[in-house]
Amino acid sequence: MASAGVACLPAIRRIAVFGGTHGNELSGVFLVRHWLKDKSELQRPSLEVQPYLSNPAAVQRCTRYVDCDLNRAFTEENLSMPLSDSMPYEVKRAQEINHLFGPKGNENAYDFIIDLHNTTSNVGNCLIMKTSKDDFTIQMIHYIKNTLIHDNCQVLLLENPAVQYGAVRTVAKHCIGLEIGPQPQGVIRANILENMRKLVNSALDFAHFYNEGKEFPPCTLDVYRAFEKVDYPRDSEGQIIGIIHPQLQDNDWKQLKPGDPSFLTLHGRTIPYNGSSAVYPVFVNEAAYYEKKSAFLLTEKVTLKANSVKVSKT
Ligand SMILES: CC(=O)N[C@@H](CC(=O)O)C(=O)O
Ligand SMILES: [Zn+2]
Repeated sequence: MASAGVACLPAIRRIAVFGGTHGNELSGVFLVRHWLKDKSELQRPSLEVQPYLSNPAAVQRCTRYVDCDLNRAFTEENLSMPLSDSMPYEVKRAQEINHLFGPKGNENAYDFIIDLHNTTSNVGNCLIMKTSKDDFTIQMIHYIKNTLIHDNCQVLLLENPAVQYGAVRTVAKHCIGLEIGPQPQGVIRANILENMRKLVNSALDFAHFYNEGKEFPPCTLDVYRAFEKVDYPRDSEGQIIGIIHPQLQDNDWKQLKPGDPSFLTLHGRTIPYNGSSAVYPVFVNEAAYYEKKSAFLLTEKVTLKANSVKVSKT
C-alpha cells in the first residue's frame, strides 16, 4: 500500500524526443538526426525512446514552418479535419503525429514527449510545462534542475488560457518543451546543443530510475507562470514603431517594474512598462514572435508542490 501523499503511478515506457518541430531551430534538428543514426545515447533499460523529426519539410527549407505553425496545430478542430488536398501541410503532419504518438487524450498515447526548441531570446536553459497538476512532470523537472552543476535552468508554466496553444507535445500523456537560447534561427552553437543534450539525458535518467522503483520524495518547484503577451507598439497600419529597449533586451527572467523602460521609438523616446505590478518578462525579442504579435511574455513567480512519486507495481 502506498503511504499518504505518495502518488503511485504507471510506469513510463514510451518516450519520444522531437526535434525540428520548427525547422530553423537547429539544436533539436541536429541532435535528432544524430540519434536517428545512432540511438545508443538515448537507451535506458526500462525505456523505449524514439527520436523523431516532427516537421521534415520545414527542416529541409530551414524555415519555422511551411503553411502554418506545427506547434499551434494540435487543436481538436485540426485533428478531426477530414483529409483534403487543400489541407495545410502542418495540419496533415499533426494528424500523422497524432496517429503515431497519440491519439491526444487517449490511453494509447505515448507516455512522454520531450520537444526540442531554440529561441533567439536570452532565456538560457528553459523547461516548459503545460500544467501545474502533474506530479510526475514536476518531479522530473526538479530532478533535472538538481543534476545541473554549473548551469541554471528556469521553468516556464504555460497554463493560463491567454498563453496556451495546441503544442505538438500535448499528444502525449506527459510532456516538456526544452527551450534553449540564445541562438539565431538557422544557426547551430556548440554550447547550446550541449546544454540541450544534457537536459534530454537527465530527463531520460529520471524516467528510468522511476521505472526501476525509486521513490522521489515530495518537492517544491519555483516556476514562472505566464499570464499575458505584450505586443510591440504599432501605428494605425500595424507597423511596429517601438523596438525592445536596450535595458530590457537580454533580460529575460529579470524583474520589470512599472515605469521601467520596455520599448524605444525611432525618435528616441522610451516607452515605459505601464503594468500595475512587477513582472518577469520572458521570450524577449524572440524572432518567431513578431508574427504572433508578442514582444515578450509576462510571467509571475509561483511555487508548485508535488507529492512523492513511485511507480505502481501492477
Ligand atoms: C521560439 C519557440 O518556438 N517557442 C516555442 C515554445 C514552445 O515550445 O511552447 C513555440 O512558440 O512554439
Ligand atoms: Zn520552436
